[in-house]
Amino acid sequence: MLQLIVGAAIVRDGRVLACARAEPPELAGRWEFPGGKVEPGELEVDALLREIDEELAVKVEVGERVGPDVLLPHGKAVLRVWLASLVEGEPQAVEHEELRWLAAGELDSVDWLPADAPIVEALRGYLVP
Ligand SMILES: Nc1nc2c([nH]c(=O)n2[C@H]2C[C@H](O)[C@@H](COP(=O)(O)OP(=O)(O)OP(=O)(O)O)O2)c(=O)[nH]1
Repeated sequence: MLQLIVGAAIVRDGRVLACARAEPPELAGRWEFPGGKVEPGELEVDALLREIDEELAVKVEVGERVGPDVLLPHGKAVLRVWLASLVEGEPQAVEHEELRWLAAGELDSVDWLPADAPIVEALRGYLVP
């Protein structure tokens, strides 16, 4: 069975929130969309809201899907990302090394996890230049 990893592309004022992983060591410093694994019996969007609360201490409203489902390099999980907007709180790096708000022209300034590339491309049109 494929594990589903859900992520949120949180956009505010035309910039997306990118998060640098703090762990594990082999992924530390690589950038991602906040989110994580859907637990057994959990609905996808519920998992996303839970992970966002745990990782950033904020509440978001989940919008449309962005980008394709991406099979992770090890072939055992799929990454699925939604657009989201903040409804409560200011994101805190509870579990991440660093947070940054990126405009379209800044997307390439961080080292995204490889699986994120097609999703990052699909996001460009939603962001300010
Ligand atoms: N959250 C997130 N994970 C990503 C992205 N791109 C990507 O390849 N991944 C990978 C990294 C990890 O191998 C996996 C997510 O696992 P995770 O460790 O964040 O999941 P989790 O929060 O549920 O953590 P755990 O319970 O396993 O500790 O997906 C992304 O944009 N966001």
